[in-house]
Amino acid sequence: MATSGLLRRSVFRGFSSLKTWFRCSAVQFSSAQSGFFPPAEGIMLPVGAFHNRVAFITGGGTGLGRAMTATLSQLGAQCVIASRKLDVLQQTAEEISSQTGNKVHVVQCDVRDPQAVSRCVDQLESLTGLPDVIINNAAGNFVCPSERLSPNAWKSITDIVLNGTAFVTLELGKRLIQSQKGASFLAITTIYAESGSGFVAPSASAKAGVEALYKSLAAEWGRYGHRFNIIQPGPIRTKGAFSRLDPTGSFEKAMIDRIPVGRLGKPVEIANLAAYLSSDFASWMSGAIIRFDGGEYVSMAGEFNDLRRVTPEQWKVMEAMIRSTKGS
Ligand SMILES: CC/C=C\C/C=C\C/C=C\C/C=C\C=C\C(=O)SCCNC(=O)CCNC(=O)[C@H](O)C(C)(C)COP(=O)(O)OP(=O)(O)OC[C@H]1O[C@@H](n2cnc3c(N)ncnc32)[C@H](O)[C@@H]1OP(=O)(O)O
Ligand SMILES: NC(=O)C1=CN([C@@H]2O[C@H](COP(=O)(O)OP(=O)(O)OC[C@H]3O[C@@H](n4cnc5c(N)ncnc54)[C@H](OP(=O)(O)O)[C@@H]3O)[C@@H](O)[C@H]2O)C=CC1
Repeated sequence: MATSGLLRRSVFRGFSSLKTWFRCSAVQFSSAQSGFFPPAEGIMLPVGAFHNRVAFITGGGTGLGRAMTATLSQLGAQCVIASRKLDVLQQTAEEISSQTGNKVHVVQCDVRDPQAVSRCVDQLESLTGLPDVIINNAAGNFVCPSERLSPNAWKSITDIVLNGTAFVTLELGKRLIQSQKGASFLAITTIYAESGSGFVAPSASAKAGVEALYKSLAAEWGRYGHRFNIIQPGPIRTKGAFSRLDPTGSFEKAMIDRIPVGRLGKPVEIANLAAYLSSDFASWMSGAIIRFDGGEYVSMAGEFNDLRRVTPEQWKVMEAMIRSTKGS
């Protein structure tokens, strides 16, 4: 009796301090973990893996698209990058070509306009012939409470992300089918394509649509030699994404704290994965959705994951409390 009373008292004291601790604590549990997971900055595939291959990358002038273009070019591909800003494309193309010795072509194109996409593919065909690799990476996004979205704000994002991807994929797909040429298609979506997310509803809806399109075509167009895969990146610092999704910079720390790997991704890391998925080494891979996020998605999903904050001392108290319920 005396022992059980003591235990209850000590458990109670522990429990109150635990509650206080949970209320007050802002302890980081992940940033120190990044030391376990240093990014490998080199190129993964063997040199020449894309020799004699043509890769078409939308949004290839900036951010992740630029990193994917640089990696494919380094691996021997002739790349063609397309987006709205010709000057940005030209500068990227010159910089990458001068580093890799492989030509990077540019084509100005607004993917929201199906006629522009058709003209872009005409130009692509005359520059390099039809591509072996297509990466649908172009996107638009900004954080905004949904009640503040105008119809045109909704349309602007969904037109770039879903319609743009569909126009590029259908235009190239039809021409590839006509010329009986196989190809690898890759789309860059996001982890919240699966869960949905407040404050980015147009992007979430459009990215979910892209995933449905790619899964559908993976089933339908295998017979034409086409593979379709998807990467869902977690946060990777780019000017385009961070300036529109964390304009004040105040959310970044909280975001890193919930990533089990303890850091943001690096552009070269997604570039290596994209190169692998687009290469012959992945020729048995189609209809796959690869979540690439340092564990962020599962970390946000599990309702008990906050218990990572509980110290070994606090576990002793909690365990004693749980065990004391035996028979009750
Ligand atoms: C808690 C989170 C913490 C941290 C986040 C940090 C990191 C990221 C982590 C994860 C990222 C996950 C997913 C990322 C997905 C991405 O896609 S990131 C890539 C982002 N890159 C881009 O968006 C580049 C291209 N974007 C653009 O060109 C523009 O931003 C555009 C608005 C999308 C399109 O430009 P355009 O010139 O065509 O359009 P506008 O005419 O300017 O606007 C069209 C209508 O939209 C309305 N609008 C524009 N901006 C806003 C805004 N900020 N809020 C509300 N409404 C907006 C604009 O008013 C127009 O509507 P209208 O006035 O009715 O005509
Ligand atoms: N960085 C991150 O943390 C994450 C990124 N992603 C995804 O990764 C991809 C790359 O994003 P990121 O590199 O970060 O951002 P960027 O803003 O750098 O890239 C977006 C690209 O899309 C192009 N683009 C936008 N609108 C159009 C249009 N109408 N027609 C043609 N091209 C267009 C832009 O070029 P231009 O302005 O010249 O048209 C730009 O090069 C996107 O699909 C994004 O959704 C997903 C999850 C996380």
